[in-house]
Amino acid sequence: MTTFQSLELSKPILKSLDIMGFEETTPIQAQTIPLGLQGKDVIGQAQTGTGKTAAFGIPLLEKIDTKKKGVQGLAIAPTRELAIQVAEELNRLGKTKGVRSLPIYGGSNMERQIRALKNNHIVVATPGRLLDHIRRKTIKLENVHTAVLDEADEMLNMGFIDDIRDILKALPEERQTLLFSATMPKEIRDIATTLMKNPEEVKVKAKEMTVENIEQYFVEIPEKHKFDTLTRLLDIHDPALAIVFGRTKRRVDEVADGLQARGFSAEGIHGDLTQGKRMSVLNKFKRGRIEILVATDVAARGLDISEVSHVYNFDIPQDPESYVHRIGRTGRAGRKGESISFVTPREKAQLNLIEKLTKKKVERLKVPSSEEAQRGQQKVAVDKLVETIDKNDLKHYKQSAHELLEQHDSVDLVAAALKQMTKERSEVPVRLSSVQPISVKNAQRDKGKKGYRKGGKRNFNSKNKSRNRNFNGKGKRSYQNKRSGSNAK
Ligand SMILES: Nc1ncnc2c1ncn2[C@@H]1O[C@H](COP(=O)(O)OP(=O)(O)OP(=O)(O)O)[C@@H](O)[C@H]1O
Ligand SMILES: [Mg+2]
Repeated sequence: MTTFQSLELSKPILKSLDIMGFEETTPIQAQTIPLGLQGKDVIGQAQTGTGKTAAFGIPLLEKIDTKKKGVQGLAIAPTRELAIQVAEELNRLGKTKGVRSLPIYGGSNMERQIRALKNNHIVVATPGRLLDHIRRKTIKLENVHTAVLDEADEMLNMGFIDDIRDILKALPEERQTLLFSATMPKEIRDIATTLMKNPEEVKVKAKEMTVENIEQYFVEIPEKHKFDTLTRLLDIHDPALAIVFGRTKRRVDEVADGLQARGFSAEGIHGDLTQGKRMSVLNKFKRGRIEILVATDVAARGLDISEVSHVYNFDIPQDPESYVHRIGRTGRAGRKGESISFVTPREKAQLNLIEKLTKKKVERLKVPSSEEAQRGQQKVAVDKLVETIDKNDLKHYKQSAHELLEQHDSVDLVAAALKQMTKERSEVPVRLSSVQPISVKNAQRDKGKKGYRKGGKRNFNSKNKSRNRNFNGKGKRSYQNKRSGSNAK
């Protein structure tokens, strides 16, 4: 166990860590913070949800001189929501020291960003908007001594590499560069090293690439049964919060509409929505006002929403790295999570590729019948009923209960209460547009053509007011904290 005290951090940073409730370092933090503090270039790879943000954030913040004005540190993230989330974490970590971090991203007011730039020490940006500022000369980067690429492999894939090169060219030669991600394909690592000076590579040794606390399952089903299977699984799992990943924007819209039609609290998020809409959907999800977020890969990377208990791959992802990031939206900071991937018979080879990358066998789950789904719903009601008895707050109901028992059979009464509490799911038929199955051959052909993903600039996270809900309200956040309840199958 390594404490933050033993890393020779400054008093204000230690104070912020204490306020945030961080007690011990995570392994990637223990291994990379000292290197970062020595000014070394670092490539850091560690599983999802293991605190990479603070691993690069702490050295970055330590190097900021708050007496100087202007931008001294730069972090780049692939999506808008992630840029916002990283800036928030940096603002929390840097609060006591007085370091201010500003997210800048497309879709928000350029003029306002330009004014705000003057009063911030660190900028967290998406590549496109940052390049806009560089080209219009509305950002001064000559005093930037530290650059971070969060989700480095994503940023260096074919879709972003030229932008990143252009951005790095606008920075002083003499700088420290930090690259972090949960995945780092060799081809990308080779590109990365050309942008860095003798980087130290830190790969947190783990048997598997995905975290152990995510139970990983797949169901094998024909395309046409996917939607009904999803709703059954949702009824059985009763997730606290769930993310359902779909392959395309249209697919996401259709699945979100279908879930709403069947009475689920769901909304979709993808790159075609306005920035305002994206933020509002994500914020509603974080506050638990919607329970199911249906998303494209725009939500696959970096997002940290602790209550996400289940991830469903409604469509198996095209590349295995994406699988690692998608399922990593659950099981964060030591909590438990579950992932369920839908695999059509022709997509089995794709699942094998994923298992090869992650070095982990994905367990088969039986496709649940509608009776099992109904029993699942009833179990949710039973659990609620038992929980209510445990709370021992029934004084005002007992008189009515006695009266009812005089007139009715006790089993009938309990059954009626359960029926009332069970969400009887409407069986509105939902038909989705057809899609091509993913085949390994297609996936590899696309990879050859366009790099790791279908090019495309994607953007995505914001204030997580509910993030401490699982920390006993005390604020001390032990990294090993396990989530409790709400995770039952
Ligand atoms: N030392 C720590 N102790 C307790 N909680 C921590 C610690 N470090 C980070 N956390 C919390 O763990 C969660 C996950 O951290 P973070 O988002 O940095 O993970 P990550 O490794 O970047 O994951 P991803 O690969 O998905 O981006 C956050 O809520 C963060 O505040
Ligand atoms: Mg991260």
